[in-house]
Amino acid sequence: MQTMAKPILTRPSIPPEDAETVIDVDDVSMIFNIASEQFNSLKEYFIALARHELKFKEFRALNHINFKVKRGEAFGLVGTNGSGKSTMLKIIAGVLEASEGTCTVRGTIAPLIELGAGFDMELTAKENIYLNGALLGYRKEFIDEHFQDIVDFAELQNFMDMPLKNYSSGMVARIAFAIATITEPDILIVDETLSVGDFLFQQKCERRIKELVDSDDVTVLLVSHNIDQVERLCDRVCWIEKGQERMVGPTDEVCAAYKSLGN
Ligand SMILES: Nc1ncnc2c1ncn2[C@@H]1O[C@H](COP(=O)(O)OP(=O)(O)OP(=O)(O)O)[C@@H](O)[C@H]1O
Repeated sequence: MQTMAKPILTRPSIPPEDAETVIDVDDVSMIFNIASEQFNSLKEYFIALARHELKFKEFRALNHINFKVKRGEAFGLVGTNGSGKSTMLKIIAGVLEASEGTCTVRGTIAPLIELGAGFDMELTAKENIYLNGALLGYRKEFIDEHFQDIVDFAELQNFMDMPLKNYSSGMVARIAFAIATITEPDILIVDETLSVGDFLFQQKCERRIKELVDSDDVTVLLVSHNIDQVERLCDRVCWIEKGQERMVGPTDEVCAAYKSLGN
């Protein structure tokens, strides 16, 4: 029988004495350099660049964030638009490197960040399943073996030969979620991917996430503006607001505090 190929997206290991912690965010800050002046055209921009006249200012998207996530936990990140949630997920997934502090992750990661990343819109859905699977570290034989499961979960049997550019965002989300959860990754990262799926697919994904979390082996990191969904799925939550950590704790306490923002 074909042995299962594990995803290759691994990050440095946490020391053994900290065995139960799979994600350790330790005093993490993210500083982006953004242009401090506006240019009317690309030409003006390149002239300023060539003359070394570009001026940048620092923008702290995350400021001294600390939290730990345990194995088998479902952990949520909440915060208003532009608070730094996706930036935090990207640091955890290894897509971005923290400017300050350290982020240590134990295990394999299946990141569902930024829908469509890892897909080629010119290729068919079938070709994209192989492409995305390869990016997650799965061998072709492994995808062959699980191809039908992916198609069944996504419920897109009749659309496999259609180029992805003709898919709706919800259809792309179906394929992305089906591939990411084809096996049990150590850590499943779910950004706003689910929000574009219809309610039936969202329910199906929630059931799958619950199954994974109930297995006690899979850790789920969820970013969502759907607070009901966070309350249904997460054990603990971190609330980040304008790059600052406001609260980390049990879901009901953090979500109640976050919702009081609207009062
Ligand atoms: N590559 C980048 N360069 C400059 N600024 C960036 C970059 N990526 C993110 N930012 C800024 O960092 C801040 C946090 O963005 P981020 O996408 O992490 O927020 P978010 O909490 O996920 O927002 P939303 O809920 O709207 O998706 C924003 O002000 C954003 O403009």
